[in-house]
Amino acid sequence: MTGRFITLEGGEGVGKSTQIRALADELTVRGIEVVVTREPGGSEGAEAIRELLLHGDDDRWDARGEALLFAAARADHVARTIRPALERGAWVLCDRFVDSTRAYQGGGGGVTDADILALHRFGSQNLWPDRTFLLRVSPAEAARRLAARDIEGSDRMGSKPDEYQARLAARFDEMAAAEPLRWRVIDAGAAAPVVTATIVAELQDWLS
Ligand SMILES: Nc1ncnc2c1ncn2[C@@H]1O[C@H](COP(=O)(O)OP(=O)(O)OP(=O)(O)O)[C@@H](O)[C@H]1O
Ligand SMILES: Cc1cn([C@H]2C[C@H](O)[C@@H](COP(=O)(O)O)O2)c(=O)[nH]c1=O
Repeated sequence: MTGRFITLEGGEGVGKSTQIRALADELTVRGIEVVVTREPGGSEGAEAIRELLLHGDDDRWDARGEALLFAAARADHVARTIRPALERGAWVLCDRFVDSTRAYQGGGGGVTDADILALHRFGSQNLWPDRTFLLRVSPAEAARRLAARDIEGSDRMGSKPDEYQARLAARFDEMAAAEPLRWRVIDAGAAAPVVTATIVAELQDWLS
């Protein structure tokens, strides 16, 4: 595969979608074919599973059920959207990927990393991002941004309790520290264009 697979990770409201859009613009003006996608979703089947995951009562699924559904959605997304794009040389920018399952259903929900990785090997044939950006902001800043954005309330996954959010944030930090060649930790508390410039600087090795 000749393209590049880049993922953005982090908690709710840290600015992943905002940065993916800005990064896509930055890469497009450099003549790169960019595919912007997201999880859960990014293919017809995966978008249908997204509906199951994000709507309904808090206890609609337990963490194991969620892990299976996210893995099934990802299998379809990888097979139908991500791999074909990478094979034709596009850069794929994905809003969340398997590291979100490791943080949310793993760190937050208690599913073991070994089980999540086994599902990933089977479902997505062990496809891993080439680079992953962890966007970090303080919980207070994330809460401010979400309050401004989600005036009508959050979805099922966004309504998890604070201690769940704290466990998943710790898990993201742990994963980034364990694999520094793949991860880049970004201070996303600055103004959006400053954050975009930081991310682009972290891609210079592929751009020059
Ligand atoms: N650097 C920034 N400074 C201030 N506000 C920001 C910044 N980046 C994004 N925002 C705003 O914060 C809100 C959340 O941003 P965004 O939707 O991009 O986050 P996200 O990480 O994709 O969230 P989620 O995981 O919940 O989908 C939006 O209203 C967005 O306009
Ligand atoms: C991929 C993935 C996502 N989640 C959670 C994280 C968020 O709460 C939602 C997705 O909503 P977004 O506004 O589109 O970011 O789903 C998860 O728990 N596990 C995963 O693998």
